[in-house]
Amino acid sequence: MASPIVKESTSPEERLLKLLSEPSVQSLLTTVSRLPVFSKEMALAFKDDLDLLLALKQLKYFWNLPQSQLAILLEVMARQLEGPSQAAPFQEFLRVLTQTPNHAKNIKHLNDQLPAEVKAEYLRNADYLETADAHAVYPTSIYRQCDGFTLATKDASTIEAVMSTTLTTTIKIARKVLEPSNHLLYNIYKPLGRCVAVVDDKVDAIYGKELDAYFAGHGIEFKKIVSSGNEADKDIRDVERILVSLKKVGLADPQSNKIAPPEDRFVVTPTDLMITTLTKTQDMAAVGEVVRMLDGVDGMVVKYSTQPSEALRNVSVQTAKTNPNWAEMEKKGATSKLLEAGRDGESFCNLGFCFHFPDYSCPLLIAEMISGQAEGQLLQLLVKFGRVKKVLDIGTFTGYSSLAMAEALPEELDGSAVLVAGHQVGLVGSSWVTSSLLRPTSDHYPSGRTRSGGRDQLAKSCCSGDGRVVTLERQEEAAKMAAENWASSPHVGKIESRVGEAQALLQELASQGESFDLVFLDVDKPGYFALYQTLMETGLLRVGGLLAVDNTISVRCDEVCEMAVLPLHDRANELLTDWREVVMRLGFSNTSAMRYKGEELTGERLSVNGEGARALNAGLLADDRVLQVMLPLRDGLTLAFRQH
Ligand SMILES: C[S@@+](CC[C@H](N)C(=O)[O-])C[C@H]1O[C@@H](n2cnc3c(N)ncnc32)[C@H](O)[C@@H]1O
Repeated sequence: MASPIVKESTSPEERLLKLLSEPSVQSLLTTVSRLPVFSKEMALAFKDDLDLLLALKQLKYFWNLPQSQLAILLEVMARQLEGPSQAAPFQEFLRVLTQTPNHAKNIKHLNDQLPAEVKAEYLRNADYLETADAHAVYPTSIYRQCDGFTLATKDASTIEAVMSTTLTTTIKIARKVLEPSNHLLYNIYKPLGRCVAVVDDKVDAIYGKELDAYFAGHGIEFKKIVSSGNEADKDIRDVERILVSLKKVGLADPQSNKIAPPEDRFVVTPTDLMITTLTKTQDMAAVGEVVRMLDGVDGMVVKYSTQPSEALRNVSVQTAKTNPNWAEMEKKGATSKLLEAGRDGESFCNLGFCFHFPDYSCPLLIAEMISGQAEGQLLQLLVKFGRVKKVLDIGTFTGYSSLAMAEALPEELDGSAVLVAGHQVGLVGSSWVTSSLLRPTSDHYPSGRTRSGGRDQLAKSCCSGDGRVVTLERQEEAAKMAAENWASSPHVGKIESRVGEAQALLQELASQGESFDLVFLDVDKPGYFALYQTLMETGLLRVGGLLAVDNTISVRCDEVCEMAVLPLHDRANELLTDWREVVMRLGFSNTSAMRYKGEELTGERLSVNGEGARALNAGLLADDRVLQVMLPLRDGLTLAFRQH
């Protein structure tokens, strides 16, 4: 099926795309990618055709193979399965393909040029493999597979692990390999673009010139490392010398080609600096350095943002105490940053320590969910700058964002305090007196604005102006804790808490004719897009109003790795803890795929959240009623202005 395509007179790039789109080729590639090619059974099944077996072993990794290598392997398949006449057109195809500038680039980079349904099928396969056989989509080397299995006690004090590595190799006994017409070495090194050879001084003396000529003749960059071939020199020092030479000739992990080399980068931002440090690194000290830089960025954002009020600081402290890991971590000193910040009278960067212990056994109070200082101050700034009066806070949790926004709302003490129906307090002429009188409040959790506050509550409510925050929370317990956290604030009277599912509460608010100047959306991400649609369709977000959405950066973990960590890929097992920390600290906590080499990092919830954030981002982009910008504050904060 494939040979008529390669014979066509179109450009080699077009022919390659057509080949990949040919159903029989696609089916062959996806099927082979799922085969256990290194197994004994597979070897025995193909024992009579070792060339075919070798081709299959490599084809398994087609997704990450250079384009010209795929062409070589298809030629082998055609020759072995259908005979030399069917294979012949592939040789000419390969010749012209290797003259194209991108022939050494991986197949997966052609993805976006494939027809939509073909692309979708390849992506489905890659997704499947990510779980079933991660090595097939993230190979360290196509000749090596690693596996591991770990069991741990609940407190992780004992870990039992079994690890294995499977190596495969091909040994060819051949004559005249350095004759220009012999394609044995060409087929291996042409797709890679270069060859580094370790030869001993005797071989170099006899074949050195021929070696140089062979690779030069085929336009393949060639570097030779000549070492002593004497028996006396064959010890660990010689190995070290060879390794140092390999480094000198620049034998980098091919994965590092995926990102611009450090010297080609225009380093401006702290993130640039961190990425260049990581890509240049050969040692773990640089990873530590990057972590310190990241800490520095967070710290600086906090230090140079207005400090939160005492009441907001208290919300952070109370929330942190709810974390089941708090005491444990305090013992281990893992919360030192938090404690120091508290001691120095500074506020908390965020409660990021949870990332080190992602055991979210407590379904409700996960301290990490709090929005934190910088975000709180940004919300305050938006409220003030936008002269906002009505705020909708979707996702109360322990009350940080509600209180932050309430603090920034106007205080218009131009009316006098009144006592209504024995236990409701308001200001004559203020909008909320009317609305709270008309609206039954018994379903709503008591706060300053609702009933059952008692005398202190009434006194506090007297101070409220005409700004108002309505905050929604599905968990009764969280709403209760929020109310306790607000109790000491003079702004408590501006907050009205409603308990229930956000979608239902939005419908309720809409039916009451409400609309808001500012909406802060910070609930479970899978529901983001539906809630956004309701806000827009019902007019709850008024024209001219602003929607702020938290946690909108949702990158896939492998993308993060490509950006920052892949050069360390080969040593991933040993580095796992460190690079996980780097990924987390880079701020991409909302990743949609938290698997790496088959290991699940932090669980399904984050994965689902990532998809939800992506759906919202796509929805916002497609909606010309809003003008939006995503800020890289922690794991993303999107501001969307409703223009019509
Ligand atoms: C990230 S926290 C909110 C943090 C809060 N804005 C702050 O500043 O600390 C999300 C909260 O939304 C609540 N929630 C999640 N999905 C919800 C839904 N569909 N309806 C109502 N509440 C929801 C959760 O129980 C949780 O308390």
